Amino acid sequence: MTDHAPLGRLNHIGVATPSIARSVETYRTLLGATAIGEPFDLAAQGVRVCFIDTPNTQIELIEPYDESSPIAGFLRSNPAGGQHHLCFEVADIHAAIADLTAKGARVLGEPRIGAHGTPIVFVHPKDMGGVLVELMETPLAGH
Ligand SMILES: CC[C@@H](C(=O)O)C(=O)SCCNC(=O)CCNC(=O)[C@H](O)C(C)(C)COP(=O)(O)OP(=O)(O)OC[C@H]1O[C@@H](n2cnc3c(N)ncnc32)[C@H](O)[C@@H]1OP(=O)(O)O
Ligand SMILES: [Co+2]
Repeated sequence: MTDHAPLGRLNHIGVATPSIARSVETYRTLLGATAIGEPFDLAAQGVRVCFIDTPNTQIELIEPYDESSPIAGFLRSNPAGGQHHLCFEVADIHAAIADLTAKGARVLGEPRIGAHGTPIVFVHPKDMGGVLVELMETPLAGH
């Protein structure tokens, strides 16, 4: 087992919502958000996504793409939506997966291409104190 820590910069906070349009309006009117991207579909991940930039990270609003979406399941338990995951950057996703697996954490499936166009993978919330964690490969993570 290695003691290599895969933790890098907080890239985004995932927020599940039944309506990206309504959430955008909430962030705009209550918090004054202005840097709001255009929503887009990521069918392979089962989500529709919209990024809101803040000075030090991004809010990732995620809506179910269809009923098989992991967000559809989350909304069944949390109909109003809510904080869904934290995403941390890692320099080498395969090294991070090997490290976490060796330490007994459940990594959910194989890396897939995420909303930023780089490989992502999720760590089970039951192994992360109740927080679903996404790891995102970013060559400059930690710099
Ligand atoms: C936009 C693309 C991409 C990016 O580039 O950023 C994304 O972010 S995609 C985001 C959506 N994708 C995913 O979430 C994929 C990973 N998620 C999963 O594989 C599943 O959702 C899950 C985490 C394994 C849960 O699925 P499942 O076990 O089927 O759900 P249950 O409802 O049965 O929950 C079991 C258990 O886990 C708790 N749980 C579920 N989701 C979360 C969560 N987001 N945060 C914290 N805890 C969560 C749930 O409460 C249950 O607990 P108990 O009731 O105590 O058993
Ligand atoms: Co995410």
